[in-house]
Amino acid sequence: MRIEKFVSLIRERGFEGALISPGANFYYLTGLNLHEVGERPTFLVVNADGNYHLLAPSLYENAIEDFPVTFWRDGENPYHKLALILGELELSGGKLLVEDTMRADWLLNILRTGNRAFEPYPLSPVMGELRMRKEPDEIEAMEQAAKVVDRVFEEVLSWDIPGMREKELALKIELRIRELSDGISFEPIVASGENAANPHHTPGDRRIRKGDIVILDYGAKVRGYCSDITRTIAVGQPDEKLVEIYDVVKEAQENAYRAVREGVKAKEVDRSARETIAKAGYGEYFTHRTGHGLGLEIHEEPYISPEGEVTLEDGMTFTIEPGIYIPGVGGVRIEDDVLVDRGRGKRLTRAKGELVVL
Ligand SMILES: CSCC[C@H](N)C(=O)N1CCC[C@H]1C(=O)O
Repeated sequence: MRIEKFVSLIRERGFEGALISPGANFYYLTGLNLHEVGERPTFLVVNADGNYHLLAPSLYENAIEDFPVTFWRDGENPYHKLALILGELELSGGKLLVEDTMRADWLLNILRTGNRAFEPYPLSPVMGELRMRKEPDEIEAMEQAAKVVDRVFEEVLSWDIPGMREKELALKIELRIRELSDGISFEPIVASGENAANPHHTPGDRRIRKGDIVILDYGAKVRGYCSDITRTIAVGQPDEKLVEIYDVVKEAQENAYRAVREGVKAKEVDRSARETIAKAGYGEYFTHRTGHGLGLEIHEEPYISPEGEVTLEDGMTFTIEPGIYIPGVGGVRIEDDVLVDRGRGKRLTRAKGELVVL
């Protein structure tokens, strides 16, 4: 079904076919979740006539059913087999969409094995168009993933956090997510004290102590679909400045959420958060985009950034996560997952957004 939609789109855009390696696009089109193919070349080949074929390592012989497939064994040259498949699907030349994240050695081997005649184009713009409008079963999985992170936040508030190392708290969060869902959508961020000034801080040995502000950013996966939440909490009464910053970020997040409407461009939502923060005098400390699309990948279209030209539609899902980061002091970020539903934004994550002081 999804392959058929994809085929119509590639035909409409004037491409002869596509060459897709494992990842979110591969899973979206095939429903096959091939665990850790690693360095073993694996490809889905699709042509504009609607024919498709898989080339996979023989390790997956018992995992792939009801799908046209050729297997190759360790020791064989998969690229010769791929050349035959490309020939059969009449894809030895012309404009071919190629998975953006395909390993460079795979692509070089394909081009070297007699397939120099095709012109490669990035797959992501075409797939992005399909994937950013979620179907009901995808939304349902995302709702479940959002419920998991809400629940984990509730539980975190009951843990004995003062004295814990950032990486201990991150591990506890990760374990709980794994217990409640199919896995984590990315490695949790726990950033305490002045480390909270780094939006992508790697949790380290710092012990969380009284007076700290702590950014918690984590996500769960359900049937491949991600959630992503950030809450900033305080351990003991934080500095007045941080409380002021918290209120500004909260207002920016709320304003951006209210700006979500069908027909509005993603950049308008970004502008709403950005202007709120700039008016409060913290514009230079909001150093990233307001949000990103969310689905099979943690970052995908539509990006909620100053350049976001995508016009929002029902079924689109993305984060709204403004932040203020002050070097040497700390930072605040508040993030929710949002669905465009019946023309308006609907929060999928619903954990308490007010500042919690433990
Ligand atoms: C994939 S790790 C980061 C997850 C986080 N929720 C996130 O997406 N961001 C944190 C800072 C901004 C934003 C980002 O665009 O990276």
